[in-house]
Amino acid sequence: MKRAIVLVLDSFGIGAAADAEQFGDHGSDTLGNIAKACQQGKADLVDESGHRSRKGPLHLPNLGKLGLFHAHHASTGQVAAGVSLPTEVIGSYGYANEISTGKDTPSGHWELAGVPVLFEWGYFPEREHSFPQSLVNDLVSQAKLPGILGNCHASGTTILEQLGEEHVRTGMPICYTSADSVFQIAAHEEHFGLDRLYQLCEVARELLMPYNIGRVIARPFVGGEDTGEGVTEFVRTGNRRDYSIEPPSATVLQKLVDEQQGEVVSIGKIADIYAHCGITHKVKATGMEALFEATLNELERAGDNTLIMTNFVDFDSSFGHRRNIAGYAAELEAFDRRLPELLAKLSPNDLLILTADHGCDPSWPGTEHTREHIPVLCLGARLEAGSLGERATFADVGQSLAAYFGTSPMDYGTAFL
Ligand SMILES: O=P(O)(O)O[C@H]1O[C@H](CO)[C@@H](O)[C@H]1O
Ligand SMILES: [Mn+2]
Ligand SMILES: [Mn+2]
Repeated sequence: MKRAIVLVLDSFGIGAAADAEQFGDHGSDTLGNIAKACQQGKADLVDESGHRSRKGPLHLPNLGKLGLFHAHHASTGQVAAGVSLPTEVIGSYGYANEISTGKDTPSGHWELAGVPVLFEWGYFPEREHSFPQSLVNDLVSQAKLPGILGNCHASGTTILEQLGEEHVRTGMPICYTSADSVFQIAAHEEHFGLDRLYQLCEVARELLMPYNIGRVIARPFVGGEDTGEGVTEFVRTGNRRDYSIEPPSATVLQKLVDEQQGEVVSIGKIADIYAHCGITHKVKATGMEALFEATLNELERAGDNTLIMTNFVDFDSSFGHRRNIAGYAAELEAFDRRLPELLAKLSPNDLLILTADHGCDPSWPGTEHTREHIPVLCLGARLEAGSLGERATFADVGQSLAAYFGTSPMDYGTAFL
């Protein structure tokens, strides 16, 4: 029986890539800089509910056993601060370079699935009125809007503080972008309406095709109610939806479905990222714990020729982009605590791959992703414990999956099994 489980810890980079300088990211290191802050006592967290309290050096014993810190050491030449390299490693570990032109989520995921993005995405310039006026005019008229707010580069939580109230008052959606190839639309779930936001995103998706924009993202939020004791904060909900263009050629997901009649189970935003291509079953879940739970459930019912792929988005969207080092550390530790449950469910022939799609160093200036190596931690399926070395492309993961499932080979990547 062949079953692969690919867990993408969104934004969990393990050291600046060789070309990081070109992205302004030389010196970034998501894992290393989190570990450093933890060791310096700068990432202690006391949560009122007690769920996410943490203190002192970064404690990831299970990821360590899979070879995370060895992979980070190989990537950076340094042992993560406050960590001693575990003597017992059960996983096959390495780190991979990205050959795609961008450091965004679709590029990272598609390359992981064997299809790097070698063309240039379209981007919007960082200035007032980032979007072309004709695009704004078309969106306003086709979606019958009173206008739009934002029209700039922004962090998605900051812009809610700035424009959330005006949005509720005027009914104008908040449109913003970033260093990624994205067009994001934030709107209040009740005042504007969730379905209406999704419809608006579909209109935008169509209009943005000539601009070569990778994703339109619906960013619904709630809040702003007057409770008598003050107005509640605006908070984003789990109803985010990504409208990606389709990958330029068949990913290993698609090949598994087409050539082997396999099953591809998407957990979290995986299906959205691959524009629903090569997905046979979708499971939505919000938050790391629920995503993990869903992964365990799907593994329980998975049969032969099944690929389960989960995206743990919160590392990126709740902590990396928010530059919340302590929160990121606590989330990693919580993830690590769940790992033994997953390992206990694996059969010897199953293949587990833990990896990431780009970095988002929470200690780095700004709020954008960082160009980093990603970890490739594997367990199971004919693999011996030990180093997989430096991998030239994330596509080595896709090529290895192709080899594992016996599909035709991918055009990029070298299999490590
Ligand atoms: O600041 P928020 O809205 O989280 O947006 C971030 O998330 C987007 C998609 O992952 C990135 O392009 C970045 O802009
Ligand atoms: Mn991502
Ligand atoms: Mn992101």
